[in-house]
Amino acid sequence: MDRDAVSAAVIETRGLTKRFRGGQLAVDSLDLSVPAGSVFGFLGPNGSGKTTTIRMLMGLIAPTSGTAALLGHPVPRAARSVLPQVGALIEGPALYGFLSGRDNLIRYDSADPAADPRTRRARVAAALDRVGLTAAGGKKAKAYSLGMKQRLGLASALLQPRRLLVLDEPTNGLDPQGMREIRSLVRELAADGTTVFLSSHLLDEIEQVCTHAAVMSRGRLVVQGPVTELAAGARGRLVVTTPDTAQAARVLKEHGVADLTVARERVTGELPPGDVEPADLNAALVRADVRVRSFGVERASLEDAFVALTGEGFDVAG
Ligand SMILES: Nc1ncnc2c1ncn2[C@@H]1O[C@H](COP(=O)(O)OP(=O)(O)OP(=O)(O)O)[C@@H](O)[C@H]1O
Repeated sequence: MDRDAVSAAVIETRGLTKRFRGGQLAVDSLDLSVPAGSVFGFLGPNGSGKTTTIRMLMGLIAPTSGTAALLGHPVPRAARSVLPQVGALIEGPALYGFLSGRDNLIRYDSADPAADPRTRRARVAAALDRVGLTAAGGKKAKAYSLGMKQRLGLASALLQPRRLLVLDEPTNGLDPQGMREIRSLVRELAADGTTVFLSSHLLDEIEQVCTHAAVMSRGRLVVQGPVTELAAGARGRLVVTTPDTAQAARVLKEHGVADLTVARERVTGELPPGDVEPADLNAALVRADVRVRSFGVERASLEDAFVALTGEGFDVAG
């Protein structure tokens, strides 16, 4: 295998598999490739194997078979040398409520044998500043909102310079404002050159912040690549607004439009495969005296791509 190709990926797995005792196949022969500099969304419904994969990557559990490499080094074998360059936020931050945010970070840093005590205060101050908690740094952590706690957890991952950040469901449980804060922080970190790998069960979240994504379903990788390409893989839906819905649906059906839905004055359907031009469909409607108020093709979302690829709906609950 081309060694350069391996080192260009920040996370690379080959046939990575985890079968739990009791037989549960949580991750099934996963080949993941996370390019340097990407914001990589690891997407899948609850139970699809995301956390299990992340735990293997971070050396917390051993794979049943297959290999994984972080920053070009095999894990778990080289975990000790590579993990200091990787910041991780898995399963929510462990915080002491009776300590201030600042003291939580000082305590966390003191427990890290690789951390230099002489630079501790300055690094803690910089990390608090990074996540926008300077003003609240002296407050007890138990008085923090969930979003602030999550930002403090991120600060703990940022006490050292990191080449890679691994975040497991970083916006889980947050209100919309908290979610926005974490997303903009992720964007800022990426702009500074850190590769960010984050798991999520929220499709629109991935579309908003990620450059690349991998979609998991039942332990298997369904697809991975740049988000724009993944969404483009699914064809958009045709949307026609007209008072003559029944007639419009009939004409569109005759021209190969499938999966038609009619709601009030809106007819939607799947564009036929091949080189049928939406403009030709519009012309056919007009020829049949359908009064077309608006005619367009809705951009395909990652959700459309997911449904097209797996034939499943995307479970966004929980
Ligand atoms: N320690 C374990 N022992 C047995 N089965 C497990 C264990 N951990 C996870 N599983 C199972 O493995 C599958 C994948 O779980 P995993 O937690 O990796 O999914 P996930 O995509 O991260 O979902 P979630 O978002 O709910 O954490 C699930 O069916 C889960 O029940």
